[in-house]
Amino acid sequence: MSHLIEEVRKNQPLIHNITNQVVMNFTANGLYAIGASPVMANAKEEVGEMAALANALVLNIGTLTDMQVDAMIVAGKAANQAGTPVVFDPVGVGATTFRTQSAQRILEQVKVTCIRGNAGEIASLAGLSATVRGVDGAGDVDMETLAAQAHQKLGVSLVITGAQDILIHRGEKVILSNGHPLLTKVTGAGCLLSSVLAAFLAVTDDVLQAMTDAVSYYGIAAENAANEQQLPGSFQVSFIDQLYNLKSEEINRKIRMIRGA
Ligand SMILES: Nc1ncnc2c1ncn2[C@@H]1O[C@H](COP(=O)(O)OP(=O)(O)OP(=O)(O)O)[C@@H](O)[C@H]1O
Ligand SMILES: Cc1ncsc1CCO
Ligand SMILES: [Mg+2]
Repeated sequence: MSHLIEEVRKNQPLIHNITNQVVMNFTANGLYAIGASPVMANAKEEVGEMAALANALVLNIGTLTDMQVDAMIVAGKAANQAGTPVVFDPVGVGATTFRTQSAQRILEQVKVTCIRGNAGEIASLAGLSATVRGVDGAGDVDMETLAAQAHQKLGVSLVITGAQDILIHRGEKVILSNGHPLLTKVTGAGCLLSSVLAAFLAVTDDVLQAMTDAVSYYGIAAENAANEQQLPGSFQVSFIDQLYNLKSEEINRKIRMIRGA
C-alpha cells in the first residue's frame, strides 16, 4: 500500500505556518523531520506573498494578537486564491471571548480545508456543549456524535484528536487509535500534527487520505519514540527522530484503523 509520506519526502512541500510562539521551533523541526520545508512568517506586509508561494498554510491561534488575526486573514485569502490547502488549529477556542471571536472571524473569511483540534476545541467551535480548560482538551465527550454534529455544523473536514482520533470528510469517517499518552506531556504535539497534516494535504487532492496518512504516521512515530524513551524530555527528542525514520512498510504493519471510510 503506497503511503503519502513518500510524496512528502520527494516533493519537500513548503509549509507556511502562522502559529503560536510556544511551538514554532518544535514545529519547524518536526516538519523538517518528515521531509517538508517549514517557514514561519507573521507580518501582514508579507504573509500574502508567502502564502501564495507555499504549498500549504497553517493558521494556529495559540498566542493570537489582533494584528496576527489580520495577518491570518490576508494569508488565508491568498491561499484560497492560489488553491492552496489551509489547516486551521483553533487552540484554546472557547476559553476566552477573544479566541472565540477571532476563530469565527477567520472561518467567515477564509475557506479552510481542514480543522484540527481536540474534542473540547471542536465542540466549542461548533457551539456544542463541552467544557474547555486552558489549551487542553475536554474529558467525556462522545467523540463520534461530536464529530458528526460538528462536521454538519461547520461544513468543513475535521481531525479531532485524543486517545482516539476521528477524521471526517464529506460525511466519511475514519477512526484511528495510534499514538501515545506521552504526546500530552510535550507542548505542541497537537500544533505540530496540524502542520504535518498540512504537509500531507500539500501532496494530494485526496483530503481523507491525507488526513489518514498524516495522523497514522504521527501516532506510530510516537509509539516508536515511547518504546525508546519513557520520560517527556527525551521522548520529545526521540519523537523527532522517529518522524524522520519511520518507513512505509512499518506503517502498514502498525496502523490501527478502528473504522475506515
Ligand atoms: N491519551 C492519548 N493516547 C494516545 N495518543 C494521544 C492521547 N492524547 C492525545 N494523543 C495524540 O496526541 C496528538 C495530539 O493530540 P491532542 O488531542 O493532545 O492535541 P492538542 O490538545 O491540540 O495538543 P496541544 O494543544 O498540546 O498542541 C494526536 O496525535 C493524538 O492522537
Ligand atoms: C501552552 C500553550 N499556550 C498557548 S499555545 C500553547 C501551545 C500548545 O497548544
Ligand atoms: Mg491544540
